[in-house]
Amino acid sequence: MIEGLSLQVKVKGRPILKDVNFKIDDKVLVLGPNGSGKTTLLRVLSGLYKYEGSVKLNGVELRNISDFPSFSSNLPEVYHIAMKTEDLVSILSEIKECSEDIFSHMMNEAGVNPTGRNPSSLSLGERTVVFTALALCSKPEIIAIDEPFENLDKRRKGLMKRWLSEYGKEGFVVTHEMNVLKEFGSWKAFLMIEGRLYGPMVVGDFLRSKIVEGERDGSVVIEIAGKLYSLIVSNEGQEITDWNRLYDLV
Ligand SMILES: Nc1ncnc2c1ncn2[C@@H]1O[C@H](COP(=O)(O)OP(=O)(O)OP(=O)(O)O)[C@@H](O)[C@H]1O
Repeated sequence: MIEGLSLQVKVKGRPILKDVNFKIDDKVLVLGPNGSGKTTLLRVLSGLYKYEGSVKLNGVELRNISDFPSFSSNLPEVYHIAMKTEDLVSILSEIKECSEDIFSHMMNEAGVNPTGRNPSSLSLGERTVVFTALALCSKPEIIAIDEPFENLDKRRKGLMKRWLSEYGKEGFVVTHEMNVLKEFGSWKAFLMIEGRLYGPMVVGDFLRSKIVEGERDGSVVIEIAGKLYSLIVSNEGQEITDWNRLYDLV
């Protein structure tokens, strides 16, 4: 169980997450435009940012946890503990039971050979594959995965979808890629907009939704630039085809 209550984060004095609340016990997507705070939420869960309010992993306040081996993230900043990928796998196999066999099987499936390479020296798509496999090779219970489809071709996007379905019992998967959403129709998604988290709503319902002005009963109501909008299943309103065009729609 992952719970956030009145979670607030300031970076260099600027509020980035504002009164964020959630309670999840399965895997959910986090969607939203650039700069809305999605990665910040994952950084908080990874213990990289201080926060106000509360975040609990399995009932224990995150700021009181020094080691949580069943949590994994693919954020690159978590993997500055070694230069070469095989050394990272070896360290992870000691500290959180990453299986070297699972990692090399994942590399074979993805057709990526990172041996002898620092993940940061890989191509952008290879890097996405390697950091996400590093996060998942320990079969974590809780995952915090950032943009796992970024720079991947169609085959590897399909493979990534399978990995994300197979690994991790609960957690957040951040993506801004609308074209993969139909593959996650039965998952739930939160929306992050201007540092506020909305939802969750079922991805399939979200894909059928349009955005209209004002507050509508029974819908997810979001605030954009100080005005309220609702997500409703309807013929009226604007279809959201690209999160980064949200501000063009309203
Ligand atoms: N270390 C930092 N210093 C200054 N500003 C920061 C820092 N980290 C994050 N921010 C700011 O916080 C806001 C939220 O950033 P975040 O990376 O969480 O957004 P995001 O929703 O993941 O965006 P994207 O989809 O573009 O990755 C942005 O305006 C970003 O510039």
